[in-house]
Amino acid sequence: MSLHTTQKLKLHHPETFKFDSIPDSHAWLDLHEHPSVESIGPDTIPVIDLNDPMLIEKIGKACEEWGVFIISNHGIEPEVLNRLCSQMHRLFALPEEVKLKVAKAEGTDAGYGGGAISHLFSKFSWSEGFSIVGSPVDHAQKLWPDNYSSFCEVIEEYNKATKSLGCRLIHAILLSLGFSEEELYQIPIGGSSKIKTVMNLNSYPACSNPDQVLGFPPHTDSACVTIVYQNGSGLQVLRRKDDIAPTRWVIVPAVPNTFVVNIGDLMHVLSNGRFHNVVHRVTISKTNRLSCAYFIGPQDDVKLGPLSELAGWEQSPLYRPVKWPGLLKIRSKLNDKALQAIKIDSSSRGEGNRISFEFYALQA
Ligand SMILES: O=C(O)CCC(=O)C(=O)O
Ligand SMILES: [Fe+2]
Repeated sequence: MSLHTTQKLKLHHPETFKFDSIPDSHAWLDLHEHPSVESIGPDTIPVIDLNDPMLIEKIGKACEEWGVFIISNHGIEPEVLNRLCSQMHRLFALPEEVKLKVAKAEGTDAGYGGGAISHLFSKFSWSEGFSIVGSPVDHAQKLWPDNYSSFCEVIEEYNKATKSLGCRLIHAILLSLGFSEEELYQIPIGGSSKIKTVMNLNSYPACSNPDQVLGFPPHTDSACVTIVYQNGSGLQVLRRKDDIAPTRWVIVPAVPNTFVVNIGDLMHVLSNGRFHNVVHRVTISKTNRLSCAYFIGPQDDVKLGPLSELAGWEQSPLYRPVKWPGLLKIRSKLNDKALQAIKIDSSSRGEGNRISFEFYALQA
């Protein structure tokens, strides 16, 4: 594999994960700027049982206060999760030259490579990823010409179950914003027909110096919600300085048969800033970790803006409507400043506003 290919995809040289000492290209600075703390006491990440009679209230509160929560009783069989996990092991264990046959092509979302914003960071992440949009069959055939159906079957099964779980979650989230059951279907993502999903399979190889590397640098997700399956801990969410403590990373516990739900940028926009698009990162340990991040957002041609008018909220809209691909384009240039670019800030005549108009034109 040429250096050019690896740099472009933010992939690794095959030997990288075996280094005894971490090369500069992978050693992150500021990793320990804020402490990592357990999810306990006032820093306990909400765990929500989907059969809880108080579900709507609990989800609304968790979206506002945390932007992340753990769900139990979600209805997806452990057996499906086990099969998903073994297919992920099978995928990432393939030789590098085989995985590169399905490397993400320029301008496409599906395939093997780094995360969508990995090129914005100066350092490499200690991870590999494989993104699935729609059917994985073309890629699976290239990876396993004679035996691709077991991979496709489990991906399809997981996709179906997780999409329907995602629709349930989005309904609960919209109900918590005060919409009625009937009103849900007027909202572009209220019905399953306008929804688009992207599945990211992630592998975080074991590292002998885990304190120097990062699996995923700090970021927010662009989607409305992300449903994360993880087979071990590593995910951390940022809690900013408050009455309890200075800024810290809260470790998301790996509870068997649960999922982690992250609120993304588009849900923050939709809720007119009420729901928190949580900043998160992935740390590395001495054992391999797998995760599957399932992103749910609107189809590419759907514009999403604050629902304030529909809901009759008193607060005027804080953001201009945006399409998912438009937001991704802005994020690929501005990273964590992307939402400022679509912010409506009539009082400001400063720098921020100039960026706004420039990037709004780019994605509109
Ligand atoms: O591996 C994880 O737990 C989360 C990955 C993630 O944040 C992402 O794919 O956006
Ligand atoms: Fe993420």
